[in-house]
Amino acid sequence: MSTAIQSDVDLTPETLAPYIQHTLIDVGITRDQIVAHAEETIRYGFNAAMVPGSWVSEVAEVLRGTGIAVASALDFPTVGVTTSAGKAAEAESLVRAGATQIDIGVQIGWLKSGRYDAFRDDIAGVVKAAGVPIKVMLELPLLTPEEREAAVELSIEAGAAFLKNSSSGAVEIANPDSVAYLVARAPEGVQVKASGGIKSFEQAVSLLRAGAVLLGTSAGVAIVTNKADEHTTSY
Ligand SMILES: O=C[C@H](O)COP(=O)(O)O
Repeated sequence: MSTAIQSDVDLTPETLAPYIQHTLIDVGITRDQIVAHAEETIRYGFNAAMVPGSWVSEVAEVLRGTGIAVASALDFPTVGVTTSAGKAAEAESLVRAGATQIDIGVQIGWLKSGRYDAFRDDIAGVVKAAGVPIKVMLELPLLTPEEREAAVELSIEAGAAFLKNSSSGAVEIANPDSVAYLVARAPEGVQVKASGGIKSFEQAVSLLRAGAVLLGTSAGVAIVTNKADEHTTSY
């Protein structure tokens, strides 16, 4: 498990790598691209390779023995459309394929409809079926202040290991305020992952300083090599 960065630790582009979940989730990814992504994850010493479920087994094969996490996402990018049973079944299948962590979309519509028990049970079902750390993508900008509080509380009750501000830059550009909001509410054992449009070293550092322990980004290589202009967002 990652730990929060100490305020006196000097961060450089190179020392950021262990905090980065190196993400490649796109339409039409080929086997060559996915293998290259996994190899890049090893080469730069990233925390995880985050890939679509359909490529988890190939990535797990490349990462075997490295200690690097094999991460995937479900109910994403179309957050909130999958049934609870479907999510639990997919989680199980991802873990069988080699996933060691899963990011999940949450049922924002149910939350907004006051279906709090269903919102929590949807997450709890995945937690139980997967048996690996689950990160909930809370899409904070889409929630009212009351809904945010409820989403965080219910996610924690459901057993989420990580609270994540958003699923992508289309929803929120990761920022220290959102991270600090989640960190302030995360009890012992629950951590915060920042994601969404993380493209520069400075932005990455500000998120870690705010208390995030993981950064989800498709610009990992650009960040650790300080070549932000070479980045293209994956989704
Ligand atoms: O975990 C979420 C993604 O890594 C965000 O990727 P992005 O760099 O395209 O915003």
